[in-house]
Amino acid sequence: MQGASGRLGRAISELAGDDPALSVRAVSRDAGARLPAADVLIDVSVPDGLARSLDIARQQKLPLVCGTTGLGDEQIDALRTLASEVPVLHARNFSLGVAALARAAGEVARLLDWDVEIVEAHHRHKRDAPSGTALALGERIAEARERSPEWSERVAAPGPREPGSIGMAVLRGGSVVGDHSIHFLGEDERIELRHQAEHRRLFARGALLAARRLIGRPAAWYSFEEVLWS
Ligand SMILES: NC(=O)C1=CN([C@@H]2O[C@H](COP(=O)(O)OP(=O)(O)OC[C@H]3O[C@@H](n4cnc5c(N)ncnc54)[C@H](OP(=O)(O)O)[C@@H]3O)[C@@H](O)[C@H]2O)C=CC1
Ligand SMILES: O=C(O)C1=N[C@H](C(=O)O)C[C@H](O)C1
Repeated sequence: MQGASGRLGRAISELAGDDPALSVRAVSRDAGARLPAADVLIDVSVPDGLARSLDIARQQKLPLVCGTTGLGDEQIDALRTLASEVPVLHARNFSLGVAALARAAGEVARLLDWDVEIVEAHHRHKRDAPSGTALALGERIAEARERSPEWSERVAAPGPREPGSIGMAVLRGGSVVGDHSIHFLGEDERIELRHQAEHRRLFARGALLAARRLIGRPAAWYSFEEVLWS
């Protein structure tokens, strides 16, 4: 695993420690691109760590589960390129609840052309904003409406609402594990879909599930939903 010393990495190691069939080895930052024998590589680090994970997965022909957020377009392209050689799964959220929320949000967005605003809150240490999950939910809504994603930063954008844009608002502070609310705002009525992560081990559970289910699959690009429900 790359990012083993981080908050999520530690939660994954702790959970894996309860299962005698699993052993987690940390990729050291000084170890170059070699990893002790493994069945799958998990990356929960920072965008700068991705290149090393790509090298390791490519050289050792390992399935790659990437949970790191804040990746740039070129990094996503590089992950997609790797998927022609090994199985690759990039999940910006390993929660089963968020996976279900994304489906529900797509369905509401298809049925109702209402304004959409997404509000997310995370702990004070989080580096990227908006969260990967908020962006993924926004993409799902845009896709359901057959539009390109177009965000606006509600907090810093006074004046009338830009029609069709999806507002993103970000809160940072305390120890919030992860909170996402999607507001669908119509005439005289509104819907709020909300997910609250209560403990980081829920992401660890999802990451280990994804890792287990990726082993033995053919090289391809996989979504978290796909390995969960198809
Ligand atoms: N998909 C999901 O469900 C979830 C995804 N995440 C994402 O996972 C990532 C990690 O989150 P979190 O654990 O909170 O973050 P932390 O800051 O706690 O951990 C970051 C990890 O990355 C390592 N790291 C830092 N710089 C580099 C580098 N240049 N190369 C390689 N490794 C590096 C750190 O090592 P060191 O200790 O040596 O600095 C540490 O192990 C984030 O992108 C976050 O958004 C988080 C929760 C859920
Ligand atoms: O950094 C975090 O903590 C989290 N990051 C992910 C994101 O950016 O969406 C998932 C989760 O919300 C926690």
